[in-house]
Amino acid sequence: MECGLVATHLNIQAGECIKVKGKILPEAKGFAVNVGKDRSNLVLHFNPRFDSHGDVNVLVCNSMEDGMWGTEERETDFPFQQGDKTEICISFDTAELTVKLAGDKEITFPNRLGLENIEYLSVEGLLRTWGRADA
Ligand SMILES: CCCO[C@@H]1O[C@H](CO)[C@@H](O[C@@H]2O[C@H](CO)[C@H](O)[C@H](OCc3cn(Cc4ccccc4)nn3)[C@H]2O)[C@H](O)[C@H]1NC(C)=O
Repeated sequence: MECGLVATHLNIQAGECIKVKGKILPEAKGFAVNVGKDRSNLVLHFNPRFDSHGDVNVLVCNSMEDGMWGTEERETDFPFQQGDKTEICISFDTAELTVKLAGDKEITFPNRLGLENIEYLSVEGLLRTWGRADA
């Protein structure tokens, strides 16, 4: 069930970026940023985990196609702290997505769905979330 920020009909084109800023809940077990066509077709599920699903301080990324999860990719270089403010910037082209993180870190993830635009954004586990597309 979605209970955080949800935005649809965004029509964000390749080359634009989506900036998501928010404060991580102090007791958060994790948070998630999802972008794609709709809630069942995600080109990126970006899920930093502080302590959930058996993962501690691991960034889990995945895609979802027609409601079915793809293969996870995991990153242990983990620039997030519970209770901190955070900002991520997601840009993409038809081949891959790039997520710029704090401290000039960035991760890439394949555009497995080949999406040419992003219509859907949802964010869970952040307080005072603010998301917008930068030109
Ligand atoms: C080894 C066999 C079992 O594998 C486990 O299977 C679990 C169920 O599929 C995997 O967990 C799922 O991983 C997905 C990504 O691959 C998603 O992260 C699934 O969560 C979806 C989700 C929950 N939420 C709620 C939420 C609320 C507040 C903060 C963050 C999320 N939003 N989206 C999450 O339940 C979990 O990552 C996976 N673990 C491994 C090591 O593969």
